[in-house]
Amino acid sequence: MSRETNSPVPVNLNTSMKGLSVLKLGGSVITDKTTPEAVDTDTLETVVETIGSAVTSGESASTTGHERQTSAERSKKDIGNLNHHSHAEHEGLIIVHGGGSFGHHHAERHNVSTTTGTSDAAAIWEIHDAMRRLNDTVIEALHAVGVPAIPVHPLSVATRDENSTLEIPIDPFSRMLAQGYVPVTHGDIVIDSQSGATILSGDEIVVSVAEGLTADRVGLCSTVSGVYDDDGSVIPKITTYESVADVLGDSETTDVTGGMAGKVRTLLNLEMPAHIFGPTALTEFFAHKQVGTSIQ
Ligand SMILES: Nc1ncnc2c1ncn2[C@@H]1O[C@H](COP(=O)(O)OP(=O)(O)OP(=O)(O)O)[C@@H](O)[C@H]1O
Ligand SMILES: C=C(C)CCOP(=O)(O)O
Repeated sequence: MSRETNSPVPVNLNTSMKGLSVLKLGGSVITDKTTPEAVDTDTLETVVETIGSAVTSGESASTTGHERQTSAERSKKDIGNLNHHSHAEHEGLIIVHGGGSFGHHHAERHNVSTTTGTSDAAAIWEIHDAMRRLNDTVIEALHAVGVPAIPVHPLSVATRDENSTLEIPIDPFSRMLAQGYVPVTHGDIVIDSQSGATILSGDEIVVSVAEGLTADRVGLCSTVSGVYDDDGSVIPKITTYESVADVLGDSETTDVTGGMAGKVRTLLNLEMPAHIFGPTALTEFFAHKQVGTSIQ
């Protein structure tokens, strides 16, 4: 059932949070990657509940006893205060989600990857349309738990230049954040100056927006608890690709963006540390604990 907290409010992850969090929800988490276009409804609900609690909770360290509010009460109060807040604080949350069984199946069917492009408008539309529909589902799930989520569709705003470097405008994100919204963007297909249109991984978007907005923390929530070593233990910290190249593999399911190997390679480009962790560690991520594997 929908709560009444979808109006923009200054995002309050908890009082210890100062700065921006960029969180990627892996496509493997929110969809069943073995079946085309299958949302993993149970897991999606679980993770958005956790996000909803972190974003709308009044249970922060400075909130005591009678000051505590339900999400709906809080929403009403904040709606009333909107004009006053208008919104000096540049804190907040950006959510990026991956392709899962929506993007990757269509991309593979059309033989498109991050480097092999297509000039077929129908193929571009099919891939984008699948991602757009998955994004609709994520936004609706977030609204149901009171998160003021609004979409950013990369195909309409992002491109790759002659060197395949991603160009994505940061202003829409910062302005949405400034007004208290939670921008929700996604892996997509984008126009590529070299080769028609190519796949853009959500991981690449994470790096661009986290750097463009000097995010405080970056988290990638995947199905695994972190990057595993040969023995199946989570590697606490990765600082070079070479040190883990032997244990990094592709995704076990259809994935045109390189699975865990692609993820680690992309995240090593980040200036700030990123954490790869599983859905059960999401609450700890929001509580600023060390979770999963840190890529630094
Ligand atoms: N050393 C490793 N440690 C952990 N997972 C690994 C490792 N090597 C390969 N993998 C695979 O990488 C997968 C995670 O990559 P994947 O691209 O599927 O993640 P995702 O971001 O959640 O999904 P999507 O790309 O659809 O957004 C794991 O499910 C696992 O199959
Ligand atoms: C396959 C498409 C369209 C997007 C891939 O994004 P990712 O799952 O974040 O790598």
